[in-house]
Amino acid sequence: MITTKFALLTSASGQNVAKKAINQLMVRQFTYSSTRCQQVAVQYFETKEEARTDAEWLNAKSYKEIPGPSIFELLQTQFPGGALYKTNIKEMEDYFRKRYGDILRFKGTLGKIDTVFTFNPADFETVYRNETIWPVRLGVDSLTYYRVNKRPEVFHGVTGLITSQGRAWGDIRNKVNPVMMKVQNIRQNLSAIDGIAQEFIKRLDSLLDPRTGRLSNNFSEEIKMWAFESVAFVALNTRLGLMTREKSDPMALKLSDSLTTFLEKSYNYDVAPSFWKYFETPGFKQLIKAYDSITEITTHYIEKAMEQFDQSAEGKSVLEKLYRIDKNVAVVMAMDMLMAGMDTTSSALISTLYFLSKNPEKQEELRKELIALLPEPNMPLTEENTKNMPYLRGCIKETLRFRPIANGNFRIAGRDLVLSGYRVPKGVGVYMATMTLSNSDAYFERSAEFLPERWIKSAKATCPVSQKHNPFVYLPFGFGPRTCIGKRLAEMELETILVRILRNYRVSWVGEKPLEYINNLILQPAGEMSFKFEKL
Ligand code: HEM
Repeated sequence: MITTKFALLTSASGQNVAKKAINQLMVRQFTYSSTRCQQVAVQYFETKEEARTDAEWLNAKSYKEIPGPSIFELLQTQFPGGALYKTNIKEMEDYFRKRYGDILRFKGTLGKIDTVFTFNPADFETVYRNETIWPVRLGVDSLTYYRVNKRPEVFHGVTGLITSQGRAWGDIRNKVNPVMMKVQNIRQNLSAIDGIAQEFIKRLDSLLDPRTGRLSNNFSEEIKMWAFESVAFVALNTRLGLMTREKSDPMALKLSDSLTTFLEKSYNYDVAPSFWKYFETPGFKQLIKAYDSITEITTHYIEKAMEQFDQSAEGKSVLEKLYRIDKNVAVVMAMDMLMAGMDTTSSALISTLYFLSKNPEKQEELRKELIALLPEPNMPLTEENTKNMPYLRGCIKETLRFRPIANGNFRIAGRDLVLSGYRVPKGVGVYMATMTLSNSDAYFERSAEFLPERWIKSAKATCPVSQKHNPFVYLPFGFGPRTCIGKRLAEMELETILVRILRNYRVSWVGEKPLEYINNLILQPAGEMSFKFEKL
């Protein structure tokens, strides 16, 4: 019965039914969303503060005055025939910014809280500076639901960094920080990560057509497998063998497929308005199936890895160190690393190669640095020789300015805030649209040009643009206590693979069209990968 209703909503002939359903939902929503933000505040922020009576708060315009679409307008744009049907976050940002300006409010729909979108970096600073010790970033409700409601026997109430909030999140993060944020713990994996990068080069050599320099396989799939192999080595203390695909474990391939399904489907259920909180749709069931397979396969690998743990008190690998601190945290963290660490790093790598291909003079400048670093291309990467790579780091930073992994970041206001002159009560969601600003001349001079020099202190005298920028406009790994836990690993992986690729090949872009992106939960390169590789 419920499934039939949903089918009607999505068919063209069901438009009237859809309108009726939207109206019914709106009545429900108005009552729901008015109390929901307060409930969220109570749920996540334990501290109670006095009501603000300062001049800034008293003089600000009221929350209700923030412009924005009605629930009806929002839902109408998202359903078949609507202006934003099957579009992405960036298109949604642009569409509503054009209509309502640099701050706008979305009333909570279909089980979501109110969210304010802001394009003002002064607001970003206010949000981050007031985020309390347990910043709340919602986003993957479906995963929380899965871990809490569907598989409590696996997760034992420890739902992981991506999904948990408040004190529960703080408890996990306190255990994971000393392991994952300590440079030494991550850098000890350098030679293994470099080994994977060298295997990737061998695989690339074997897949390239020497006449055309083109790849017979899907390049983004190859890069994904590199990223997966690298993050899995740290998360599971296991080599999955994906660089020699034909010999790799079928379970590993199934795991990577399930991770891709998670990223593809999660946008529909966790970002776009969806009915899953009222009934499980067939697509939602597929997402749950993907979560099941991620859970089963990761657990299998962890159990295998445990057999190899040595008896030393501290433990050697990241997994072992976490396991000795807290078994449940180690299990869920391994899953979170895989879920957050495959497509992010692979997307950043493809984007960096693309910008270096489109800017051959920058690529040559980088190669000079790499040749000085590794006079022979097969020399190993070490702690010592990877210390000084300013141009490479500038190229990665500049890529993440152009094409960060996400369009923006999200927090729930941890206190009553004044944003762009409006009162925003504690408990309201705030989305900070950073990518639009980091691609604007108002915040980065000559923003449409790929200029790694803007990040290199020693290039100050010769750098064509000012190196000063508002730090809140450029935050590719987030900010504060909730910042990306995989930052150090991602940087090491990216640096290593870029050294190996660019020390071995000259890379160019032979496509007529620029690199395309799909923009769902994260921003991912898509479509034809028109790279050409010439062996040096
Ligand atoms: C270029 C690669 C990457 C980028 C640009 C990136 C970016 C981000 C951003 C923007 C956030 C949100 C931070 C915030 O809310 O302030 C985040 C969170 C997170 N990232 Fe990454 N990430 C990358 C790679 C990785 C990798 C390799 C891992 C796995 C080890 C990882 C694991 C996580 C986790 C678990 C969180 C949630 C942290 C928490 O809520 O406490 N990320 N990442």
